[in-house]
Amino acid sequence: MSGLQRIPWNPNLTTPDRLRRLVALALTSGKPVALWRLPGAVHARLCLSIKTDSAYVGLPPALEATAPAGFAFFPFWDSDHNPPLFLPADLFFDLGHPEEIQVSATAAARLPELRQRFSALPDTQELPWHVSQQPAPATASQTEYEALVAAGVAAIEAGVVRKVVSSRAVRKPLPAGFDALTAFEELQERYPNAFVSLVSAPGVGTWLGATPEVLAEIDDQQVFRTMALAGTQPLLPGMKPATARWAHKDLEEHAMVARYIVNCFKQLRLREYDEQGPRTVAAGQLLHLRTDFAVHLAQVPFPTLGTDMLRLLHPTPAVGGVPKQPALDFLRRHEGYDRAYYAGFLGPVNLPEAGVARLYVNLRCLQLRPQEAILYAGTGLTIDSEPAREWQETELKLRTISAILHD
Ligand SMILES: C=C(O[C@@H]1C=C(C(=O)O)C=C[C@H]1O)C(=O)O
Repeated sequence: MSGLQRIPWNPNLTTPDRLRRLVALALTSGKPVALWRLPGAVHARLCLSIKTDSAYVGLPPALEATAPAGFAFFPFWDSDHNPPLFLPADLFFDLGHPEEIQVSATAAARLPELRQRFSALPDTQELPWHVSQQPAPATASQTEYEALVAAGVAAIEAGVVRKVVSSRAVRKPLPAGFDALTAFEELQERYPNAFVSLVSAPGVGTWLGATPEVLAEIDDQQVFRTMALAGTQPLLPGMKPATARWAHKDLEEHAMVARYIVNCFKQLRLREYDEQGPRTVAAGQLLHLRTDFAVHLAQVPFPTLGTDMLRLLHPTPAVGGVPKQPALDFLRRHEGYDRAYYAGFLGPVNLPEAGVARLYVNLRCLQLRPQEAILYAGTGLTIDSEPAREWQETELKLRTISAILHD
């Protein structure tokens, strides 16, 4: 349910200045913000909430057209440390229509105060981004990560799991003069086909990312989509995705994700899905195998399919493992750090159009802290995994987001 009202908004500022000020309006009063750019889209969008308390929700969002409009930010494990968030859309700004903002009834009632605070904001470039209260996560050395991979392979050999996706965090100092909005801009330019996001919220911190993976989407034609994205190799100069060759290990790793998605449809007793793939797709300097799934919602008697699938899908074996619970137990026991919002999911729901939802897996991302960034990457392990290669794959995946940490 969008229910937003359009109002003209301060036309004598440039669009980037208007964006910076709207973000400042939220951050200076301790409120959350989400800024995102959809794959292939030209303009980014911004969501601000003024009722912060109602943003901390227990469940994944409902995706029906009648559900609240806002931005979901969900952790890998839902816990008190990393609360699931749904930012209600009190204020929506589309950078493609910079002359107006859209406001909820709550924000409309407070418009004079918001306008006044907006114009009283100092002209500062520094923004008070939210910082997570959690300690910085443990980071694994190459030896430690390779030991984790070896433990994963041993668990597969022992028949505890068939696939598990191990991951690690890396701490990198922020370059002098680093600015999150400029970094967001750069991510948009570098990765036109990614879902690019910058989310900052109390109790959550600030996260930047450019993910290639759709978790659950309902488009404006009422088509539900999800994808199996797994299997990775570097995109080398002169290489065409369509002619890429894949190792058995990648095909197997991918197939387990695709089978898992089919099983989710089966659990709901839905047979009428369309499956295309796998084909090779590029994501930054990487290639992945992707199978796309689609369901025409008008043609099936499942009005809550999006919501139901979202709840079954997360976390998929692209970031968790197969079977799900033993794989998650393995990660809890062996991974040795807190993934927080890495490999969780995020995206707009009913915002701005009611009935349209776009949720992505939070990959190729980093968490911003005052002096440093925490970067995250993982790799799917199968019985054929070699520890040194899996380390190398995390290094490659880290490059997507570390590209913005230059001087
Ligand atoms: C886990 C990540 O990526 C996932 C794992 C992949 C793999 O193991 O091949 C490929 C794409 C993603 O589904 C990551 O980017 O950190």
